[in-house]
Amino acid sequence: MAGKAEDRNLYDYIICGGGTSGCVVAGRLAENPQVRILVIEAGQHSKGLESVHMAGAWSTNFDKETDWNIVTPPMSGVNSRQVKLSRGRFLGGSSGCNGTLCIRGSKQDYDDWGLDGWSGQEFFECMRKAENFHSKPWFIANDDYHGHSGPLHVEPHDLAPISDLIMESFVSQGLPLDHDMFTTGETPHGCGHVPRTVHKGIRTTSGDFITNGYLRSNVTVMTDTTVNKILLRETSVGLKAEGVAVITPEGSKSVYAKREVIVSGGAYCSPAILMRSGIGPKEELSKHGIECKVDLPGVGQNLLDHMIVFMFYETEKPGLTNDYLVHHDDSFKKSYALWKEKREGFLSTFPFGCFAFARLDDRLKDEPLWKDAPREPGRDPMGLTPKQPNIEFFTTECYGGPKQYDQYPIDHKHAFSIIAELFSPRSRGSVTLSSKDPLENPIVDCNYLSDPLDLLVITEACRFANEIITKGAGTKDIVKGSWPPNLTHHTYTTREEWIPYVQEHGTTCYHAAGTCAMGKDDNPLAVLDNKLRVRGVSGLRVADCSVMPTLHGGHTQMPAYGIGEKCADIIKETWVAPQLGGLSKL
Ligand SMILES: Cc1cc2nc3c(=O)[nH]c(=O)nc-3n(C[C@H](O)[C@H](O)[C@H](O)COP(=O)(O)OP(=O)(O)OC[C@H]3O[C@@H](n4cnc5c(N)ncnc54)[C@H](O)[C@@H]3O)c2cc1C
Repeated sequence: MAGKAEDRNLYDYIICGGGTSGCVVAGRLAENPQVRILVIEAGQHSKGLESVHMAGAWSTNFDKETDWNIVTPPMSGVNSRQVKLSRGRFLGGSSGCNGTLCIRGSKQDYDDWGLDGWSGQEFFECMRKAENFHSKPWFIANDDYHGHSGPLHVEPHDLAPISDLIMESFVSQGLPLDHDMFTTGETPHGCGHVPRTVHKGIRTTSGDFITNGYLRSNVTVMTDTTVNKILLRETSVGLKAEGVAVITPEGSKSVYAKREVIVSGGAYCSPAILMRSGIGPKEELSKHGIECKVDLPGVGQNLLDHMIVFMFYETEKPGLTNDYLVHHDDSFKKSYALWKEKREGFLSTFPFGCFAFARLDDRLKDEPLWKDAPREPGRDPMGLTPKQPNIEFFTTECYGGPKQYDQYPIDHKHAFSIIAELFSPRSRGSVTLSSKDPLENPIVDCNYLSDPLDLLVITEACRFANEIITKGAGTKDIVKGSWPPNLTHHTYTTREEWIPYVQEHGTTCYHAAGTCAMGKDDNPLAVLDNKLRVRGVSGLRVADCSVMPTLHGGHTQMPAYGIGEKCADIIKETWVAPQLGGLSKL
């Protein structure tokens, strides 16, 4: 253990990665003033990053030092394309560059994990705890589900006219309106409004759990510092995590933890940190000359993501989409000035519009692959009960998306999109090391669409989405055609027509999960137990989206917040009551 000279490098808890879950763990543990916490973040502090606070600037965080800049290898399921997998690399992590959507999934998603302490009922409480919800007069909130005392400010989004029309189309195509369904997770087939992590024109991030109103003297934040590996010591009762080897701008050093080390590097970087520390699949470690200390074959396996497919349409009717606020003439300059002056306007929020969940039972029932696929009683071939949606639709209120979408409708043209998202994917990818150099990114292979059922469901989702836009009551008369105009998807009628489109356009929803999964004792691929403890090592937990054994039917930021809350609660259970004077029980 650290000697006297290293006392200033000695903390109670060290958190590796100041991202979405990591900052929540830090902020909650720090509520006890006796605890000293160190947060180590590879990127910079986010307080001066306008691109983080101004939600509309999300994409300007990418392709530079504020992004991990991970790119997949060519993947056979998507025409051997490579996909860019951006992740926030600054304090707050991906919560500072995401689409701000709060879609929690359904309770059944978490019940399906089958892990003590993680039932849907319990986990929804964790997500609620993080939240401070601010409703709007027009929004019909289900107040039983919203929190009002967490650091995470959340509010509903005022729709652009195009979204009101798409909502009308959703309803006319059999998806009834339930305003707050993305908070309750109780409606698997319907449309509604998605609350956002934006308030008064400013994005809230997990960084807010340890900065601004929650800045505490017992939390030290070390930015621009990369975690190399966890320092493990052999003790009489087995391996124990005693500290962390880091690379700072001044050079390498070690920091030590009296109690625990928590790895929160996200689903790509947490398995890499474990593997560099000698925890992971033995064969994989030996390829890089890393001594295997704990042979855990599940580390980096089971990579899950939600694939999405954008479909853009052109409308000639002015004033429906928001392109005029960002793509026409000098409108971007004006929108920026408005945000700077009043924290209002296009850039004060994220240009996603309205949303829907759908079950596809009726649409798929005659497909041979669906009919003949094996299934558990009460479940469909994707493993879902009728209470869980197969897919989500979301929409954009102007043209835009990941950087491959660069056909901007300048010249006073207008475009919007509907996006299909596949839930409960069966394809699994992996994270492996490219080398043992901590400054090199891991190899992330999403392996999209390697399972034919995934292709079946997502292509049917696209067919349904296209019907909603081209036949739905609100939009059928305003669609000129596909955007850009050289595309013809607005004319597609069969599912088969969508197959090449999906293979060419399918991309990430940025929902990486599963690579350090929790699981029961008899699961050989379980990396963690239900208390987030790394198997075979004491004093070491993982807390971020990598711990999810399967993906929920939603978006991953609310679970990331919930996992942070849950981790802090679990750790607090190891303390004796503060009023009894201490922390000492472990
Ligand atoms: C572009 C984008 C859009 C998204 N949109 C949405 C959305 O609208 N709604 C939604 O619910 N979800 C969305 N997501 C997903 C969601 O934001 C993430 O799943 C979630 O924030 C991940 O949380 P995490 O704690 O697992 O990881 P992260 O928040 O990524 O945190 C990991 C942190 O660890 C740091 N780190 C990693 N390795 C090291 C190391 N070796 N040393 C030190 N630090 C390290 C990283 O820099 C980062 O700060 C989006 C994500 C992205 C990227």
